[in-house]
Amino acid sequence: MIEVSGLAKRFRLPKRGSKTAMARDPRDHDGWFHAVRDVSFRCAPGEVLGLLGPNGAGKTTTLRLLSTALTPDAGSIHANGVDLLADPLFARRHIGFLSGSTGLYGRLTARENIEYFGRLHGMTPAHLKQRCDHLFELLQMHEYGNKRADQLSTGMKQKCAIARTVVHEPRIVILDEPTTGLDVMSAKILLDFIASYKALGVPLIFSTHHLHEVEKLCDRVCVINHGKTAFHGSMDQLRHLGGSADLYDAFVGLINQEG
Ligand SMILES: Nc1ncnc2c1ncn2[C@@H]1O[C@H](COP(=O)(O)OP(=O)(O)OP(=O)(O)O)[C@@H](O)[C@H]1O
Repeated sequence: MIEVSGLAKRFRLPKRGSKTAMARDPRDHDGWFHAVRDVSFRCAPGEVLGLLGPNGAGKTTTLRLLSTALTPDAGSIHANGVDLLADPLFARRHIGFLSGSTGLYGRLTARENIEYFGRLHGMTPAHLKQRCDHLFELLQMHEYGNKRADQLSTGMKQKCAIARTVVHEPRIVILDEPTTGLDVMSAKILLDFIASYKALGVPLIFSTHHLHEVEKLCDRVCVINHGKTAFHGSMDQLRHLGGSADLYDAFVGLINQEG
């Protein structure tokens, strides 16, 4: 179970008048930009939680806080009862986090990249080989396993990055826009892969802009708007918010209502 409560994170803004100063935003106060202001949600074992929200809402920042790549200014994150802010090593060992950048080494092949990250997690050569074979099968990566990462297409790189993220069989999986750059068939493989985590009893959180992915996979949804949780609940609860039973209408209505 992962439980997030009252999460907040601000970034220092560049000085006003400088060329990089940002346009006025309601989250901009006293030289700080409050990217995440109050985000709360939970995801139980075997549940898939979809993180939705407009561009700039604070989804990636929230996921980076969960992975402990960033430290929050307020709030708490508990994973399987462990306070992640007090024990960030637990997060590094047991969370698989796919960020926006693939983080692959261009000179290594797809397989070498995945094996490298497995070794960093202390996996034995035999276990690693078995795990890599399994992931290559699940993600259908056999054709390019021996190709250098810098010669892979965007979609191939993304699949390789996902395999690297989960090579150590994490107890919690967090994926930031995992289907970015994938064609229809590759996206389907990935969506099936995400769905398989339900049977494993692993909580999986992913951000997306694709409502059909949410419709297909999610048990629970968290909508973030202007850095705050605008909605957290089941798919059915979200659908029926506006009374139309349509996810698209419910989402648009929620964001418009928030302003
Ligand atoms: N390091 C940073 N310094 C200053 N501002 C930041 C930083 N990181 C993010 N932000 C700002 O915080 C806000 C939230 O960004 P974030 O990347 O979390 O949004 P998002 O919901 O993931 O957006 P998208 O859907 O476009 O990926 C944005 O306005 C962004 O410019």
